[in-house]
Amino acid sequence: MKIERTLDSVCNFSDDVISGKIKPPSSPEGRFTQILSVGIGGSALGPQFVAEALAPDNPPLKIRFIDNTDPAGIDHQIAQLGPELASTLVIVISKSGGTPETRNGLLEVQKAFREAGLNFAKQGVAITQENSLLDNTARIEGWLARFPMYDWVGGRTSEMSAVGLLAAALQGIDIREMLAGASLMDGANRNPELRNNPAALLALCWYWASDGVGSKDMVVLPYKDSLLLFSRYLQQLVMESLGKEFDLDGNRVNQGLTVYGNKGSTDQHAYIQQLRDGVHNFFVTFIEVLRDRPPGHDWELEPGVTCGDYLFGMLQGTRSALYANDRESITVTVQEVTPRSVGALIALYERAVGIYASLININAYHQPGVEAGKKAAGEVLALQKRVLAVLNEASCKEPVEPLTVEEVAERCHAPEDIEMIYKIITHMAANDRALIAEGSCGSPRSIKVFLGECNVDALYA
Ligand SMILES: O=P(O)(O)OC[C@H]1O[C@H](O)[C@H](O)[C@@H](O)[C@@H]1O
Repeated sequence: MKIERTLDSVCNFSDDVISGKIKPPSSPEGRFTQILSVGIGGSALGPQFVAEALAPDNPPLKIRFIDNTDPAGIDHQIAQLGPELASTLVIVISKSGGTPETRNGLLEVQKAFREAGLNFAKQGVAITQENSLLDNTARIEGWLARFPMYDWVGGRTSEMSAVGLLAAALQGIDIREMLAGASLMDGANRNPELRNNPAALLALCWYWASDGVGSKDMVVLPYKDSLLLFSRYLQQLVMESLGKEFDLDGNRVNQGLTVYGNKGSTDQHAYIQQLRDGVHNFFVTFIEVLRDRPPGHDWELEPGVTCGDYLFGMLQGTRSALYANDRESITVTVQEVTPRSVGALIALYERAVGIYASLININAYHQPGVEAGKKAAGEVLALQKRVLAVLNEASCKEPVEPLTVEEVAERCHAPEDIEMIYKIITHMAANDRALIAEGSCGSPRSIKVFLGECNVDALYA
């Protein structure tokens, strides 16, 4: 029920946006023309892959992404939108609703809206779990729409939820076809007979190729430009799911499967030399697409040979050349790149990951390692606040007292963190938030640092 209701509301909302029934308040165009999707990890990779794979040449709304807390990257996206910010639908996606990168992206975009004199709430959409920080913010600020994400849907398997479907529908992609493809694949993967169960076969191939311990890397090579981001999408799906320290019985296993790749035949002119002749630490997955281009557009650029025949020849040739040198490969063949086949591909790999995880007895659906990195990042920012307080105190003296890195570390009572303190100081200096009085950032012992301005309020905070 909930799923159907969400799907209907995604379809109705996107129909209304595309038809102009729902419109931005102050755009001369009178309708939304752009999507700015703010999210990271599972809240970005699926929508990015699907946009690249399936968006038509002239979509009703074009899409851009903010998937990082890189200020220059964010500025670039906003600058590229230019005056079209007024007709941009901002979709903020976060299952937890509290991911710092996504929150920062939102705050930066809201600032850009304020500076352009636009009302963000009338152009903002949230996709998140009910009652998350993001959900509450969107509700209190009265955003244009909110769509739910359910607890039982993991971020990296959320492409077929509102997370992936809303942006896809707004780009004019037939999302019911994507779901139909996923559903067909789901049906096929319920077959208890192994040889007729595609996901089980795929998982067994991975097991066989990597000795069940990830001893070989998975190189994913779609021979189709529109599938370029499939390997990046799979990188999260596979590595975040399977890269685990402990198995389900608590044994230390350090499992995983490394995924990389871009596309063929492009990569044949890059690293495939090593795959053919170098260290044998991988297996390849070719994604073969039979239909070269839409009907009626083909022509022979040499007698009897089309451009697509070359692509076909490159795939088959590479496959044979690798095989001749004992390099294993899997080939996944689809008829053409359509919403249905892309839905099926996503469902295939989601299920293969689940089956492989049970073969190696690990939990595919948590990510404790990511949490460790986030915690450490929080500690760095807390240390930075202490560094700032120490520098401020010294910079408020008359005369100003420039400090060495060692002195800062001592006054922070963190001599063991001296390397991190040096990193913090160089970062602040590069961004004009600290001034180097003496020495150069390249040689840590030489520098003496102070703040350009004394913040008297902070002294007594
Ligand atoms: O959707 P969110 O809650 O913002 O999470 C975004 C991403 O960040 C986390 O750190 C996880 O490692 C990912 O699996 C997740 O997709």
